[in-house]
Amino acid sequence: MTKNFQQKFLKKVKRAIYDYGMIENGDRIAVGFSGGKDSVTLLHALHLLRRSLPVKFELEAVFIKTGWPMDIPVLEDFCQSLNISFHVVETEIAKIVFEDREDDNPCAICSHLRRGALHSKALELDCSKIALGHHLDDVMETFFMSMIYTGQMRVFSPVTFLDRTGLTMIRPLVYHHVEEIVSYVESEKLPFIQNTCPANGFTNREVVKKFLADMVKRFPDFKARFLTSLKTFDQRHLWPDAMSKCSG
Ligand SMILES: Nc1ncnc2c1ncn2[C@@H]1O[C@H](COP(=O)(O)OP(=O)(O)OP(=O)(O)O)[C@@H](O)[C@H]1O
Repeated sequence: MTKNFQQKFLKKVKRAIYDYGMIENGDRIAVGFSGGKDSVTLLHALHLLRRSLPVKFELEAVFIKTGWPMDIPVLEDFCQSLNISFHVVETEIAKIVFEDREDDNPCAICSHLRRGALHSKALELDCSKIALGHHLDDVMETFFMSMIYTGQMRVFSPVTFLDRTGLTMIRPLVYHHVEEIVSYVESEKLPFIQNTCPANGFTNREVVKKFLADMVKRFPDFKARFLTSLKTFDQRHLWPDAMSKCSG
């Protein structure tokens, strides 16, 4: 049962990797490793896929320390058990976000600073790719947050090339529902740490999470249909550019 689930899970990761050409022979990949369920799953899955994918690639785990208390030795031991180097980047992100700036949108600044630190470390480690643990629920949340809070229809892509750094971001878990990730963590008995940020659970994202949970209750195929609609999206079914740009 566990083996079957693992095979099924990895097959879906492989499909995302193939569909979007995420990994090439000789890649050195920095895995954004926050120690949460998503990135622990990502690191474990990529580690296992090194045996079955026809391409050879190397993994480096990078943990950006934001300043909240975290059980780092648990993460270090996990990486050691997989024989993957574990890198800790010290930052003052928590202090900048909550003490110095006291901004209305701490999550956006925190995310921006974490991303910057991750990119710099990846370049220092001579990696050309960064793998992130975003899954389908993250895709949907981001899509609706963008629409609801900024009036834009946009979402991150499974693969993004960044001109300024030459780095490519890959998201091999984009086909997975969060429930599949939770089951994977349980069945593989993976260690993970809790997010100790004080804003966790009180963000705009939580509002959208609740909205999506309600939609899934009413329409059980909602996530699968959303994914299909993203993959088969046809620009012609949206409105053409209006002559004037003011909203209705
Ligand atoms: N502190 C960090 N250090 C390294 N990578 C990070 C860090 N925070 C986030 N990431 C990367 O960015 C991805 C998305 O970040 P997000 O803040 O949405 O995390 P999350 O959904 O809570 O995921 P996780 O369960 O992995 O913590 C993570 O899966 C991870 O790959």
